[in-house]
Amino acid sequence: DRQDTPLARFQHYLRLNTAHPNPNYTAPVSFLISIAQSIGLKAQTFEYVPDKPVLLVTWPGSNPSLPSIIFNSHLDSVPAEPSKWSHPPFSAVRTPDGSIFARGAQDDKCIAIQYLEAIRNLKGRNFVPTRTVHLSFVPDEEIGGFDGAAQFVGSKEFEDLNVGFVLDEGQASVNDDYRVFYADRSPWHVTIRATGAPGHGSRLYDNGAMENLMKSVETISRFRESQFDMVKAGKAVISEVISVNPVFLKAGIPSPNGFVMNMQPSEAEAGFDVRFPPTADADAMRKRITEEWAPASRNMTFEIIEKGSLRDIRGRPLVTATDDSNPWWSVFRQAILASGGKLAKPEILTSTTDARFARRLGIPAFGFSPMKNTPILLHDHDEFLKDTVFLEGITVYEHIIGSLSSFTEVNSM
Ligand SMILES: CSCC[C@H](NC=O)C(=O)O
Ligand SMILES: [Zn+2]
Ligand SMILES: [Zn+2]
Repeated sequence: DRQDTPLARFQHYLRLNTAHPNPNYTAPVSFLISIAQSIGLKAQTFEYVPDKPVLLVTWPGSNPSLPSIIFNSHLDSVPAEPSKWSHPPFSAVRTPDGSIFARGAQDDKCIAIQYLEAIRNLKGRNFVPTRTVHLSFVPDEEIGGFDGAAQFVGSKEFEDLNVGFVLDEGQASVNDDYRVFYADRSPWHVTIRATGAPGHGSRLYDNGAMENLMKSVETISRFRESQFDMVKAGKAVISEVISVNPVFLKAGIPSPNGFVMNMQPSEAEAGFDVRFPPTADADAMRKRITEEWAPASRNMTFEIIEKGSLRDIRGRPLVTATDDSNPWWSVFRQAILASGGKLAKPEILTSTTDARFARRLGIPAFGFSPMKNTPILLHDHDEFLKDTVFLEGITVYEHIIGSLSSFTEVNSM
């Protein structure tokens, strides 16, 4: 595993710990630059926020006046709890069956190296792209991308790239079809707070903070169930409904061995991760939160932090077309077929990626990670990717990069 091979480079990249809350971006950026240089590609870094570099690798096309294409991946990963893993999460151990265990193996360090290796192979066959091909490696996706992809996509440098199409990360597929994502769900962080009269733990009275909060929690649970029921009934998949999940509860008066048990607190709050499919009605949700989830009549207030918008800058839903109105779609699809792969029906991603920043500008963007017959282990313990799946992905990207960079039918889009 210490050789000069794509797999060894993947393992090396996985061993560079970029987990939150303190990702070190220096080592992975230097490593990726060294790979880019070994392929003869230009690499530059931009630092919109201190210590949060964006790395851009460029393979110039023969017709630089055409819009370019960009392949994005994030440098960071979520944390891992080593004691709950079968192998240390930053060891990138390869087991006898070829599984490489590491935090980031699926999400999304595989695609970073696959992009580079695909270009190495295409260049080795003297392939010359017509459009310029860029690879971007961005920080902080896992915490929302605001200091990473959002800064980059909003920059003068990005504007100058004249990007026509973006490919970003997707998710593993448990069967033989590759999955492609044409939209993300948009996240809101919603906090509801209740106040009420404090009092002895033995008293029964109306409008206590806890009682007010718990009534809301019940209402929210019913809404959650109404959405989940549609999924259970087979009328929708998870990414097509609004999910609401409680993520914290905060109340009580601390005491040295826990909480004071005979006092009803005067304040209580709860936080929710809410995710909207792109066609959801945000105004209806705002009304619901105001009237039902945090009504002033129950001494409640709320805070909504929108971590993504539901509309692009022209007011359209944040979706990338998967029909003939989007010429990139059929080129992408054909490339997968030409690589010997099959493609599942395009999906909305349940979670949220950096692709939303490009879609917001109206740039078509798909989420795609070539992992088939692979359990979905992003953010899970024992995240792994099989060596054969990793290597097959390089071939898939050779087809994708080859086709998309040669495609000249449209000048814009
Ligand atoms: C607030 S945007 C958060 C982005 C994050 N992305 C990957 O997991 C997610 O929770 O989906
Ligand atoms: Zn990811
Ligand atoms: Zn992730």
